[in-house]
Amino acid sequence: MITISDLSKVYGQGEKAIVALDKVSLEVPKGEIFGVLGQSGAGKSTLIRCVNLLERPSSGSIFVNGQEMTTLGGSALRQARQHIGMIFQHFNLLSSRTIADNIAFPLEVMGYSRTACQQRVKELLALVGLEQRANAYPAQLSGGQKQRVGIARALAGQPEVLLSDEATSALDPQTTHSILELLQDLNRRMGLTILLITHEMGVVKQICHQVAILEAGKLVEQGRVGDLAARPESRLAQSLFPRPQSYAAQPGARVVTISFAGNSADEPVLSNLIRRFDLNVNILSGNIEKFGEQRVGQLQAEFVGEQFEQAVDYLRSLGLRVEVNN
Ligand SMILES: Nc1ncnc2c1ncn2[C@@H]1O[C@H](COP(=O)(O)OP(=O)(O)OP(=O)(O)O)[C@@H](O)[C@H]1O
Repeated sequence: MITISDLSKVYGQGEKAIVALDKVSLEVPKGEIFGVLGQSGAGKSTLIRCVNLLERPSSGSIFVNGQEMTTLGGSALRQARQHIGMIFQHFNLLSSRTIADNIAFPLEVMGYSRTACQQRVKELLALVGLEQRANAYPAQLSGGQKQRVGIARALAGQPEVLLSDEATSALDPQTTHSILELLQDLNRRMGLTILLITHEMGVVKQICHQVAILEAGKLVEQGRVGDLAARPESRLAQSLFPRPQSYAAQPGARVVTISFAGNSADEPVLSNLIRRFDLNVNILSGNIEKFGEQRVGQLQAEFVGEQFEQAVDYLRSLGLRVEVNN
């Protein structure tokens, strides 16, 4: 649905040039939620704004639904943008217009008749659960409600793709959760493809099927969220499952990190281990995360016992990944 190839963006020239994106390539399949995760200054906003050409790339190509965006200009670009909705961190609502009129705005631009516009606005208000607030002004709404208006406005022209530029960064955790639920619901019910940028791991955990990590303008990792989480060496796993920086191992103890994925997270692995291999186990850290139906976890523990090697072999025979750390 979205294919980005070798996308680069340089701001400024000569000594003052800033490389915001450096040969970024990624593919967002139709109907998926794809998150781009990165710290401040990594290039996330630049990336998402290049997709609908709010920012012109320096080089590279961007296909959205088969159309090469970078070749477009004028009315062809305006038309292409009607198939790409966008929501923003600070909502970007028109303060002098009511909620209904904010949502109607893109429809007016698209040339909808007054009646067709009113009908569509009603549907959109229902879609985001704001039927009762049609005549309110943005200043009378909470942040979460404002973002619902932003989503309704973005979906007015029935786009196949929604771009989300840090849409929950200005919201409290509970409101963030409900907005992400709404996005997930729209993705499931309407097959909406969503490309979102965020600096929050929680957003990726809650709704993304795939994730790419952007660091200083370069994509340093990408894949399915559950798969990356199950690979202890991935950046995603390291940030999901932080390990203690240092540990004073007991005399004779071996420190191991066990990664669980899929069904193995449901097995009573530790009690089997203790019983079958007569081990003493001292847990140092542990966490299990859920991605859709898949559970992924990491446990770090000290093992003390004569049958340490056999115990590690047993764990590996179950398909678990085991690292021995000392
Ligand atoms: N219009 C611009 N002119 C010059 N430099 C810019 C411009 N926009 C962004 N940059 C620079 O490009 C780099 C990437 O910025 P960008 O805003 O894309 O990052 P980001 O990951 O979205 O960060 P944040 O979350 O802080 O917005 C930064 O070094 C930034 O200073």
